[in-house]
Amino acid sequence: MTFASISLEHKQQVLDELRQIKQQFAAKNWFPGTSGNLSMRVGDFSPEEFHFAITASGKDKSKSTPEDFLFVDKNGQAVETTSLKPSAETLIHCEIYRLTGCGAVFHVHTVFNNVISEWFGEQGAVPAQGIELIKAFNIWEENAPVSIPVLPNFAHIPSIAELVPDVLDARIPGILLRGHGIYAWGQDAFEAKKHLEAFEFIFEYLYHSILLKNSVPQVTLDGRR
Ligand SMILES: CSC[C@@H](O)[C@@H](O)C(=O)COP(=O)(O)O
Ligand SMILES: [Zn+2]
Repeated sequence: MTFASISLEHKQQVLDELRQIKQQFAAKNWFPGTSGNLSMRVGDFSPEEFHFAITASGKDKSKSTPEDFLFVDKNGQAVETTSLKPSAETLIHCEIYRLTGCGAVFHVHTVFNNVISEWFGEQGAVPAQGIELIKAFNIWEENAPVSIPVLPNFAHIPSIAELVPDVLDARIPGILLRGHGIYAWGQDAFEAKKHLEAFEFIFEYLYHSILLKNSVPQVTLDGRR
């Protein structure tokens, strides 16, 4: 499906939805210091050809302007004449779309996702179990263990994108970059937002739980320390 054959109405709907999500995430302070990027696919998907709208690079994402988004192709190249630059991390979005065929990819930097990615960075994955929000990933087994991949945060983005196929787990719609932030995705914006919120809940839970375990003396069943 060529970009030109996608209806203007559909493109406008996607931009409106992205703008709304951007405002909602900004209200949570999820774009500190211009960080973060959001994208949504337009038109049909095939690994050989797809297009998506993505945030322009370096903008204050808590503001809404007519120059917040542009459309790119599967290689992250702008498909319309524009002075806007796509997000510096567009290639990671490209790789996630190519491998999953998903409909939306959201990336945010939070203190919790940064601290947790660093804590588990060396082991390459964040283990989580026994947290109800794991069900937001459509994992319904009793007490299911999950493992959220963590990639190194190379300055050279293509080197990060190259590693995505090695760690992508079809059951887990997210990847952490160590000391950087999370990429979460879903079949549409609703699902990508649900997944992102679940990841952030899990990271906040783990942060507090690790802190508690390391600070409170363990009490035995008979009350002795
Ligand atoms: C200014 S800190 C954040 C950036 O280095 C980057 O990680 C980021 O998420 C935003 O980059 P952007 O090019 O605006 O999409
Ligand atoms: Zn980033």
